[in-house]
Amino acid sequence: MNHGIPQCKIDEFDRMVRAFFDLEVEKKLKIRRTEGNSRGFAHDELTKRTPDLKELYDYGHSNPDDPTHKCVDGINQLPDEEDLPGFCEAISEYYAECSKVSACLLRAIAKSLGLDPNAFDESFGDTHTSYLRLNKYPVKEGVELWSDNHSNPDELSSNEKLLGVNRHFDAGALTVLRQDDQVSSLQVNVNAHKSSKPHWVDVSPVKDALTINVGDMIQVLTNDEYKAPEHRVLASRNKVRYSAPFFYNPSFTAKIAPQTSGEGEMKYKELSWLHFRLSRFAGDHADTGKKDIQIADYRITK
Ligand SMILES: O=C(O)CCC(=O)C(=O)O
Ligand SMILES: [Fe+2]
Repeated sequence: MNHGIPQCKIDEFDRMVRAFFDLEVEKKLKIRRTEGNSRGFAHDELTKRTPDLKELYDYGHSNPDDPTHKCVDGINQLPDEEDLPGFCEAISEYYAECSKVSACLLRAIAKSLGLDPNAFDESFGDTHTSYLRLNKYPVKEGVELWSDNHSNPDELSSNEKLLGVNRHFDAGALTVLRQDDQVSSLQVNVNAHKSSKPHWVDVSPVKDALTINVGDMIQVLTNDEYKAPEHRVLASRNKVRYSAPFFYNPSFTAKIAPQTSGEGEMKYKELSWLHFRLSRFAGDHADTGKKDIQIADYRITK
């Protein structure tokens, strides 16, 4: 609510998201993501090495002068303008609006901790490496799709693995999520930071509101004052669901370390966002059997 994004831009964006997924599959496959380019269309995404039941399209930051960005993120791939007139304009405008909302939230978070509102700016600024993802969760009928309260995703049977998106923490700083207000299937594990077993609670959409999620980088920057929630998406059972998370990410030169106003002890060692992103990205695209990198790997233990 009160996010400041003009309703006409949201309406046009929503229309384009649906029109994009309605394109013939050949047109979407022409702009498919590849191992060397993480931008574009995919229907074979893995989260925690399990297949997600969805189609997606990723569109990200562009900084053609930065060679690092090219090798990490690839290049945006857009459908032909004749196939989808107005798509590029609608998503780039919505992307810019989400960047503004995120920068504003970041300042508010810094302020809430007694820090200078611009305390986190140097890790983001104009070279933030954010991206916008469009999701379509198709209807999956006829199977018992999930069961609750597993502590270890590897214990799930193959049917139970049929989630829209498996349990995870968002790796970046903030996620600005546009949810379909007709379908509720996003869930948060309210016990993620306790030792008790998972307890999944619905994060139901609220009309005209954006859902804001804190990611791992904010958890580190705020020295655990803000904790990233673990979440997942159930497969859609009755109705197709669309969603669009905008992932607000630091710049690739950013070194992320706790920023505290007082004498408090630092709970994390400094980490490189570029290194973290590269490691996570490798995990989402390959089934190597190696454990994903986590911020817990940077936690300072006594
Ligand atoms: O579709 C959603 O509501 C959220 C998706 C999500 O958590 C993600 O892509 O990281
Ligand atoms: Fe997420």
